[in-house]
Amino acid sequence: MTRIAIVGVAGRMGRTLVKAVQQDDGATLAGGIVEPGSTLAGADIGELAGVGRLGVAAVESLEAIVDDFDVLIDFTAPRVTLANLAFCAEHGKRMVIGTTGLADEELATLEGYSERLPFVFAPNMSVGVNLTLKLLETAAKALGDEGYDIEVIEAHHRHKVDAPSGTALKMGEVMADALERPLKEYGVYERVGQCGPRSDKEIGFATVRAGDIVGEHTVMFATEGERIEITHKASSRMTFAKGAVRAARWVAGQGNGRYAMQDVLGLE
Ligand SMILES: NC(=O)C1=CN([C@@H]2O[C@H](COP(=O)(O)OP(=O)(O)OC[C@H]3O[C@@H](n4cnc5c(N)ncnc54)[C@H](OP(=O)(O)O)[C@@H]3O)[C@@H](O)[C@H]2O)C=CC1
Ligand SMILES: O=C(O)C1=N[C@H](C(=O)O)C[C@H](O)C1
Repeated sequence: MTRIAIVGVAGRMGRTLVKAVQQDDGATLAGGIVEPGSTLAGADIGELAGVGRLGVAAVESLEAIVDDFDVLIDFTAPRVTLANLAFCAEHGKRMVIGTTGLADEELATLEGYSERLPFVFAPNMSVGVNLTLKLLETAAKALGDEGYDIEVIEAHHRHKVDAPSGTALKMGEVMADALERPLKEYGVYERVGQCGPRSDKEIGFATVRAGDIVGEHTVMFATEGERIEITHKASSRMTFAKGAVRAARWVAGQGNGRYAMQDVLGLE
């Protein structure tokens, strides 16, 4: 049985993760952490998630439950995730990280933990998106140098704080690698005013934020006379949460290293 703690347990993903762990026969809920000072400290995490009382109270620090869990699932914010990595490395824990929006320096810091603990880091834990990444690699190799323009369009709920989404950036990265076009050079994130015509090799990103959209990503390959669109639409956060629990069970048996969902799912 993998003992899982969830940080950010009162958040949108945190509450969904409680349900997903509850439904998994190979995992048990060992704790939930809320932001220090939160009025929800002490609340039952099952009640927070709407699945009824579980007898596990939300705590304000990892120290409070350090002996109770094996794997920490973290869908919070970059600075919180990095602090949790330091704690988990020090205390022999493992992590599954879904947090997006890390800046380059934060990604470098995260990478530095690869030799200190086993962790899975993925901007999207759904099976569908991770399969889509493979389809995009194939499509980019076939079409990218044949005159097809590549555009990534993503849509999310009005509360999302980072843009483009981590998934959109990952999709861009996969295609950029396949085409040997570094995103730093070829990624275009904004077009406004007299921005001029599109260049042949750029990879464009467009962002929509509205209402309660769970997460939608379309990659368009467009040329004179036709266009191909590859779309993934998440209609429930449970798809991410189930992936995260699967990753937690998987990483419990791994040695130190940074892993992707492709490793968990055997898609590499
Ligand atoms: N990889 C994937 O598959 C997915 C990734 N995500 C990513 O997950 C992240 C969270 O998304 P979402 O759940 O929608 O966001 P929410 O804002 O709903 O949840 C984040 C939670 O973290 C809590 N938090 C903040 N600081 C701390 C702290 N120091 N200790 C404990 N908890 C803390 C917040 O508490 P408070 O509200 O009190 O500040 C909040 O409850 C985002 O980066 C998002 O992009 C989302 C879905 C899928
Ligand atoms: O914030 C969200 O909600 C989501 N974030 C992830 C991202 O940035 O790609 C994954 C998913 O699309 C939902």
